[in-house]
Formats: sequence, C-alpha cells, structure tokens
Amino acid sequence: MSLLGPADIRVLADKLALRPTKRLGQNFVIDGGTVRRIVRTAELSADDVVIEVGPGLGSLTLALLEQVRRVIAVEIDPVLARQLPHTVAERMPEAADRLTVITADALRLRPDDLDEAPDVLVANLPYNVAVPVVLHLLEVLPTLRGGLVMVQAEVADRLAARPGSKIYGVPSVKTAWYAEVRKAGPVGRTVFWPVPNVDSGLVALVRRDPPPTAATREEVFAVVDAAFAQRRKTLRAALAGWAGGAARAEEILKAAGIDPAARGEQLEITDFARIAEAARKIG
Ligand SMILES: C[S@@+](CC[C@H](N)C(=O)[O-])C[C@H]1O[C@@H](n2cnc3c(N)ncnc32)[C@H](O)[C@@H]1O
Repeated sequence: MSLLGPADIRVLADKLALRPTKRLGQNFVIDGGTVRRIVRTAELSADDVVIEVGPGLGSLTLALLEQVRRVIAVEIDPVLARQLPHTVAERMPEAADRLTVITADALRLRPDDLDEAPDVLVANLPYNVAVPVVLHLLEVLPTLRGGLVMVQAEVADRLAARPGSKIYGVPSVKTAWYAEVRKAGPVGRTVFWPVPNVDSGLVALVRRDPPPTAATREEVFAVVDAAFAQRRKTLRAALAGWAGGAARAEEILKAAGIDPAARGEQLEITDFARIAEAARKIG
C-alpha cells in the first residue's frame, strides 16, 4: 500500500519535527479512502497534468500519481516541499520522475513558474486562502479545464450558491466568471490530522467561457465588489460610490436593463457584466 495512513503521517511528522500551523491551513489527510475518493471524483485521464496546491505530506499527491501523467505540486512550506520528493521516491519509486515540486505561494504563481501547462487543479486547499487561490489559478492558467478542490464546508456552500440565496456573494459570482461550480460531497473532520474544527466539502469546477461583454474582467469584478460591499442596499445605492453618484448608477443600471431597486444578491455574473459594459458605453 503506497498511500499514507495515520501511522505514516505520524512518522513523517516526527521526522520533520512538524508543528502544523493554522496560519497555513495545515490539516493533513490521514485516510487513503478520502484521497482516492477525491481523485475518483476529479474524473482525471491518464494523460493529465495536475497542479496540486499545498501537497503537505503527500497524501493526495501519491493518489494522484497513481492516475495521471504528471503532478506539479506547489507548496509554500519549504520543509514540506523538500520532503515530498523523498516520500514519493520511497513509496512510489516508479512515479518519482513524474512529480515536480515548486516551493512557492500559490497566490503568486505565474505560468512561467511551471515546466508544463496543467490541465486540472486538484487540491485539499489551505482554508484561509482557498477562494483567492481558485480565482488566481483559473485566471493565470488558461489551460486549466477545471478542478476538484476540498474546502471548508461553508466555503463549498458559498462557491456553489445561486442568486437569491443568503450565502450567494463575491466568491460565488467571481468563480462563476470562470467556471460552473457544483458541490461534490461532504468530508468529515476525522480524516485529518490535526482534526480541524470545521467540516469540509468537495467542489467540482468546470471551466466555461466568461460572459460575452465589452468590459474587462477587472471592470466586472469592480462592480461585483461594490454591489456586495453593501449587500443589503439597493443597487442604486450600493453602486453610487463606484459610479460617482446615485444618479449615474441609476442611469447605468437602466441602460443595462437591471432594476435599480434590485440587490446584488439577485444578479448573475452575466448581469454584472452588462452593468460594467453599460458603464463603459455611458463613459
Ligand atoms: C489542508 S493542507 C493539505 C495538505 C495535503 N494536500 C493533504 O491533503 O494532506 C494545506 C497545505 O497547503 C499549504 N499552503 C498553505 N498556504 C499555501 C499557499 N499560499 N501556497 C501554497 N501552499 C500553501 C500548507 O503548508 C499545507 O501543506
């Protein structure tokens, strides 16, 4: 059995004198069934190049290497990054040359940092930066056709939320710019060491084209940020600062075919794109 179980994680943690930190979201999966489930749900093909953010001690990395051609693992913690090739060489020697480890902050990753363009993101994400990591990678790695990520259960709900729901917000709308999002099952807290104080969930992402619009992504996201900064307010009021006044906000909304008395939480990403485009036209 080449996957890591609880005893293997303990041995590795002792060897590295590891003290998992909350700051880096270091909760390691100690259950082979869970990592196999993640890999199965990701619907990978043998020729895929996977980018994994935060490989940690390598639980998911090993399961990925069983299935795909190459894994590019991006780990911010240099101690963990240094150990990973040794773990793979010991447990799955035939896969050692199919792993690339990059010691870096995934939030600063650039395509030039990678030796090959990845097809899919598969990761048990550090929970405090999960949404920014997903958005950043979908933005800078256009070859990604999607991904399967494990995040805090509440974040999974937010990412997959639809307009009209209380938890629909900036993460839901911005992710929808890049991908269709679907919840792909819950994960209990006992599969981790240390045990986190929240449950987790799997989220599947399937890349899609951004909504057709003459506005840039930055312009559309600025509208989204403004609308949700004051989500209880009508769009006319919430967008006043962004538009340079409530009258101009109203004019833009009307030109976009959006009711100025509506709230941001009722709008789809396509609606935000129309607002940004109308603002451009009105000038
Ligand atoms: C939830 S753990 C997952 C570990 C491993 N994949 C597993 O499932 O057992 C998150 C990992 O992400 C790493 N990490 C945290 N912030 C990061 C960042 N900004 N960029 C890259 N890795 C990061 C942590 O050091 C940790 O190894």
